[in-house]
Amino acid sequence: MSASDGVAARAVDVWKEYGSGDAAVTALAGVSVELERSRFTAIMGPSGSGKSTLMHCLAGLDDVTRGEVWVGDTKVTGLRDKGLTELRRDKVGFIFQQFNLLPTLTAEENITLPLAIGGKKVDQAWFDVVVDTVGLRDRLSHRPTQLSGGQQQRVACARALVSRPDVVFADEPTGNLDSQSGAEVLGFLQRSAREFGQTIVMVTHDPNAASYADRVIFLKDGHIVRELLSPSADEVLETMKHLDSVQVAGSQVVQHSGSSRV
Ligand SMILES: Nc1ncnc2c1ncn2[C@@H]1O[C@H](COP(=O)(O)OP(=O)(O)OP(=O)(O)O)[C@@H](O)[C@H]1O
Repeated sequence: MSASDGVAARAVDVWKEYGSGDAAVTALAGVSVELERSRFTAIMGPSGSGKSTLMHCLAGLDDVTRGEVWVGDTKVTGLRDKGLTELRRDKVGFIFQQFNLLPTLTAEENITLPLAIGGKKVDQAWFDVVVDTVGLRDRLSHRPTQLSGGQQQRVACARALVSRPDVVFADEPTGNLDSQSGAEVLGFLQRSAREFGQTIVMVTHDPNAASYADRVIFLKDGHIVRELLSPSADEVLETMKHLDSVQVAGSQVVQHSGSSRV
């Protein structure tokens, strides 16, 4: 089995358990999802519902207890260290809440670092498109400390996109930004999916941030329980409220998963 052309990443009945015995936690309880190419997908859900775990498993940053993960045509589950290193370097891009730029490098050097590490040439035309789209042309020789938080995150966005990965994973990318800078970063992520065909997967707590996505997946207790297409922020908020209030339905799902592992 491999990912089909239209699917950038896929989880197939993924289970993730942390710890063992009485301390065991089921973070993901049989999650199956296909992330279509060129789409911007947001993952939402209450605290502890498994959002980060799902993203980390999809990105090959964490192993799964059971099930399969694919990125493009690469089966991530079962890869050894060398394969995982290549996957993270060549097939996926990351945007973190804390930017994670190297302080001694300029913006330009930070953006091209993944290519340099992989021994790859910079595609100058694509580099120019990315840099102009994020509006960093006149900041390329600046170091991170000389940039605002919003500018630093835009450098991180450009770094994630410059190698044209199969998927860009963004973990609360606007969590440290003011609303104006956050809107710029979200607008950029949206355009990179629509105009450049980049697949984006973003974990967020913020209904407004999720409303920039083409698709919002809602997790609860390690299950995907709802999904919305191109929702408004209000619709996302309403759905989140509903998730809180449907404890009975939620516990039924949890009971089902619990019975197979506890
Ligand atoms: N390394 C770990 N060891 C043990 N339990 C863990 C570990 N990482 C996550 N968990 C547990 O797995 C469950 C899902 O955690 P996860 O971080 O994926 O949730 P989340 O939805 O991203 O939460 P948040 O919104 O608070 O970041 C939680 O119960 C959490 O306590």
